[in-house]
Amino acid sequence: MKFAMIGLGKMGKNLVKNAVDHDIEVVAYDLNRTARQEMAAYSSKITPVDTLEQLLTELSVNSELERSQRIVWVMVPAGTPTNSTIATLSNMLSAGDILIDGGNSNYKDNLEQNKRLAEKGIKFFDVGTSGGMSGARHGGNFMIGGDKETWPKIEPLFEALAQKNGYLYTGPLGSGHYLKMIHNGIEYGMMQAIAEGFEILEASPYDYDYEAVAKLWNNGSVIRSWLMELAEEQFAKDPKLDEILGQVQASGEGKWTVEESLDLEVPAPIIALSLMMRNRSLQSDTMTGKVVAALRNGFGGHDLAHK
Ligand SMILES: O=C(CO)[C@H](O)[C@H](O)COP(=O)(O)O
Repeated sequence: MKFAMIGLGKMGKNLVKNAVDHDIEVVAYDLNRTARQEMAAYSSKITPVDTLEQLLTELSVNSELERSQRIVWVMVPAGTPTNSTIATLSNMLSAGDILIDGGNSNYKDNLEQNKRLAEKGIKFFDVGTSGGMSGARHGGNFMIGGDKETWPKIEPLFEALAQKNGYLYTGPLGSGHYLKMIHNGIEYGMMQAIAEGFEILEASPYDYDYEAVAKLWNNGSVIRSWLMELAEEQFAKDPKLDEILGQVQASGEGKWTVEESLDLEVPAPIIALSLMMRNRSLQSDTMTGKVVAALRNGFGGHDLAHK
């Protein structure tokens, strides 16, 4: 199997390495030359290319797939970079080609983009990707929306890249990123709850060792989780998180989840308040903010602000 990856950043490069470890050939493109070179050095199964034109040509070489079934995965930052890449590709791909948006796009953008892509017969999949960089490298988690008839053609790719039971065909286009949006809303709420617990501990009359507490909770407790493991790691590095500011940016997905809950008139107070607490964190430094910042940094995003 062979596919092209556009975007060799934190997620893209790890997905590429994961793919070649599963004997999948990858044509790799990034605007950054060093990123392309790093990929070329990793494996002979990776063909780095300098342009999108070259990418499409290479994809057709020695591929067991017909030219009309090229698979192109876009893994660049959500928003303008993804949207403009998809707009460019919509003029370059042909009927039958498969285009995957694996970033954190708004599902509404994908529905809009699909109008043009579907007209041209390009099969578009919106894929929510979770599990952070370690998941991308060693077994990720994928929520996949798109054309049901085309899905079996790309299922082997996701079977290879995902951890066991770590991928799901979720339905028509839009359903992948919709599900990821809700996943990320839940993620906001879970991180906030963990952080608030530590803030109460910090104000308590007891002098807890937070690394030890997180470790304890990771061993058999109801709240054991990857997020709690990240808390344990972060407290191991900085026992009271004194070295960082409790400021947490947001990429938009929490906001979209809250907007969706408002549109559907479904109460989602925890997620809504978690989003607002992130906004508040940018205004003042708190223990809660420090914990969420440390946790969020632990799975690959938003650089820590240091004092
Ligand atoms: O998809 C993710 C993990 O599941 C990303 O971390 C996503 O960016 C989360 O949003 P934010 O950056 O606002 O925390």
